[in-house]
Amino acid sequence: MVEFQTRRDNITQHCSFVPHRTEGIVCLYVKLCISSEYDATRRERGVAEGGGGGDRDDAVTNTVAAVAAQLQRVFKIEELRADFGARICSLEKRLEIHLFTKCVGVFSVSVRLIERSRAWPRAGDSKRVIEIEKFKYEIADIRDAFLTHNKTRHIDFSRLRPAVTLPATFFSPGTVREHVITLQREPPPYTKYTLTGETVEHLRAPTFDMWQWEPNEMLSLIEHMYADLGIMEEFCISPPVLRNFLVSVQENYRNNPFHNFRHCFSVTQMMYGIINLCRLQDKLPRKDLGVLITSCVCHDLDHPGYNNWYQINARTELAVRYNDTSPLENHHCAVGFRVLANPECNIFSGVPDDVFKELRADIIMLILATDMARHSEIVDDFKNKLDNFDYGNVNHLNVLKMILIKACDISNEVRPNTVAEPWVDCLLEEYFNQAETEKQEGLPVAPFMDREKVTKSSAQIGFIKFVLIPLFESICQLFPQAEERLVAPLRQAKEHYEELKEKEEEIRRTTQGRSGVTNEGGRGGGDGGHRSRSPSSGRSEETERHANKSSAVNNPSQRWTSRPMIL
Ligand SMILES: Nc1nc2c(ncn2[C@@H]2O[C@H](COP(=O)(O)O)[C@@H](O)[C@H]2O)c(=O)[nH]1
Ligand SMILES: [Zn+2]
Repeated sequence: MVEFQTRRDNITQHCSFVPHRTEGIVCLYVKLCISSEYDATRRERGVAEGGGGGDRDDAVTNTVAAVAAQLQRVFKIEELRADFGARICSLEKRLEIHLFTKCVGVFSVSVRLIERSRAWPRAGDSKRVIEIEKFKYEIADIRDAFLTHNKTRHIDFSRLRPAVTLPATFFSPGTVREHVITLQREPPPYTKYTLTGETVEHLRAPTFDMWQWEPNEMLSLIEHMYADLGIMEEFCISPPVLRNFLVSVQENYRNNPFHNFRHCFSVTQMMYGIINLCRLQDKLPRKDLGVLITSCVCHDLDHPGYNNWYQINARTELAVRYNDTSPLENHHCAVGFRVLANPECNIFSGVPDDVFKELRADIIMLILATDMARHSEIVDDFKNKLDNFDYGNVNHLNVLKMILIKACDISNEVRPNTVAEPWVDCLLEEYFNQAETEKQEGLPVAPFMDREKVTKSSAQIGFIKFVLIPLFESICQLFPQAEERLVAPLRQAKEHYEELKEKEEEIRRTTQGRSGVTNEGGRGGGDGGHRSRSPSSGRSEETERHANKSSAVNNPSQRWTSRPMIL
């Protein structure tokens, strides 16, 4: 169907038709339609007939020309669409073959059964899986963008793109378009996967390997968590509504290297694992379990891949909207509640209003607690309550829930190394991407995000030592049974990265020996000791020295401040 309108003598001519290859016939039909409509409209409006013949011919000629142009465009688009679809299909087929043959025991794409034997992947396999995964997401994105183009059924979700820095004149409210978030695609045919006992058991463990599961499968695994914890029963959630909610959530995660739907799943699964490990079902009401799981599911919705410092320093729409106060976390939360505002996705539609208010307040509290700028504040509050922790005290429960979501959010290193390490690559990729944008835009660059200053080991050792171990140790004061599953792996991970650091330094020494370049501190390995000042950063020598002096690379406790870093 082609629709268009032309205006002449303040008369709007509407036209719509289904294009067909026989262009001439369509044009003739359109010409006749428009002629008679045009006459009728002019008569209605009392436009004098005299001399109108020329006008009418002009109008018809113009309109027919416009129709012909539209037709040409439509046919071209149709051809492109067909061609594009075929190419995407072929790419997907190649990808499936690649997955099938290369990723030994990792997973099969064509056999969409959730149950199969799952061999432990090697580190190299995990990396390849991530690469393939990214490729797949890209294809899906392109295809979706193409297929949904011009379809009004799909909601115009113009996301707040942080890369578009607002001009120095600051922010004009008129430039913000309100977003309506709803189910962006038809929910896939409802497939109820049957989980084996083995999968159900594995899912409860903090060692769960989230890299082995496809997006649809992850949806089913989350559904299982809702059912298993009695959350569906508690809130009277019907399975299709839960599925719609989760599909919509999935749609509203972007394909960032780190902050993507797999991260959302990973955090949710860790929460499920900790709930089981610490037997929280026996200590917390089911309502709270629902709050914990739903907050994890929504906690990074529509994350743009640029952190709060970027948002604030670049004065993005989000920073302005939320007055520099946890702009991202506020946004994640708002997107979550917009998803829930769609009746098809509202998993809380069955609860009374007063309960909904409590759920909403709790979910907001938990998602906002994931801002690492508030890390010390929340951990200190929790530690102060540990000596006489009271499950009957609402303030104690609140801080416990905040600590739990925070811990799950940053828990990758609790998992086996083969599962955890690829996440560091993903995080660094996202950091480096941000740092490059910041350099291009002349914004301050955090040393721990700068590819010339950070290494995998430097990123992890300090984080594990100063952030993760103290946090998980405090949790284990309340749940000593979790120590072996949560804290012991962190100590092992620290040792692993300390060994890696030695290797990195060895490589750096060797490389420097060969090239004769000296480089104290900073990044080791691979770059020949080269640490240049970004020509586009526009930063002064003094600022650069200040950045290098900062030990934030190695001591993340200096990193988590409540204010953005202004170098
Ligand atoms: N150096 C590391 N930083 C990490 C790691 N895991 C998480 N993080 C940082 O914490 C925040 C978590 O908040 P999120 O809600 O944005 O996910 C994240 O952005 C990282 O900055 C880690 O393993 N190493
Ligand atoms: Zn997160």
